[in-house]
Amino acid sequence: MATASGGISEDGGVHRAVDLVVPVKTLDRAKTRLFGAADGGVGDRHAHSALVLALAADTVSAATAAEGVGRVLVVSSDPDVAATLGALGVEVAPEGPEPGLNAALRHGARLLRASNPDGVVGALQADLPALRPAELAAALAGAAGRRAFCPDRQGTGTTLLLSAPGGDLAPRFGVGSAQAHAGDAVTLLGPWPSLRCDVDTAEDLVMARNLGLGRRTATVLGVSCAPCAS
Ligand SMILES: Nc1nc2c(ncn2[C@@H]2O[C@H](COP(=O)(O)OP(=O)(O)OP(=O)(O)O)[C@@H](O)[C@H]2O)c(=O)[nH]1
Ligand SMILES: C=C(OP(=O)(O)O)C(=O)O
Repeated sequence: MATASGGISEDGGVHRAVDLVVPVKTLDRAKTRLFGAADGGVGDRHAHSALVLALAADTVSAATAAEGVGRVLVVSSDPDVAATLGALGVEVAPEGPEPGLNAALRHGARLLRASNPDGVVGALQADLPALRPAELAAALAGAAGRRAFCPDRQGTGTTLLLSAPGGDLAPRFGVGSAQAHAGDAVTLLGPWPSLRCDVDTAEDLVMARNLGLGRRTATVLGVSCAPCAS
């Protein structure tokens, strides 16, 4: 279970838990490349919204179960996202005045920083339905107090970005974000396929299904999740 106070690392140094921002777009605008994936190409918008919400719920559920994670703050202005993810026990804040993904992340990081001025804050994408808590925990430990990021499985995008302790999150998400983050952050690479498997397309969804989906995404798709991720 995640601890807010952190723990003792193998070398005896005290490490503190990482506070994470998870951004979620309003459901009617989100995951356009996945449109139709929830219902075999029919393209019903309710089915699509249910899939996007399930992806986020499985991600958040795995994140809260990961060792080394402290607060999880969802930044979203969608009331359905707020209700469903809030019911999982995480904090939810609406977006700030500035639109867009990086602005939402900066806003969330500022909120977390207020009570964690010296610690690590991070950004975790909300489309990781196969995420294993142990893989996220291993990546957090691998950062070892450095500004760091984990690239997606294609190596071009970013699934996780971590500040240095007390440092600015400075998110540069968007096309080619792995290259942008590599400019001033350590690249985290390890046996963490579930952390790298963000789901943007129907092909990504197949990859995530092969790893083992979380229960909510599997339910929406009407498939088995064994071995279920979360
Ligand atoms: N709060 C917030 N989250 C965002 C915003 N844009 C993207 N996100 C989230 O950031 C993560 C990564 O975004 P993308 O994978 O590009 O998702 P997307 O923009 O919904 O997908 P496409 O429409 O297919 O490009 C997902 O968890 C999105 O929900 C935004 O403007 N505000
Ligand atoms: C915004 C990003 O997500 P994606 O590539 O999944 O759209 C990113 O990786 O920077």
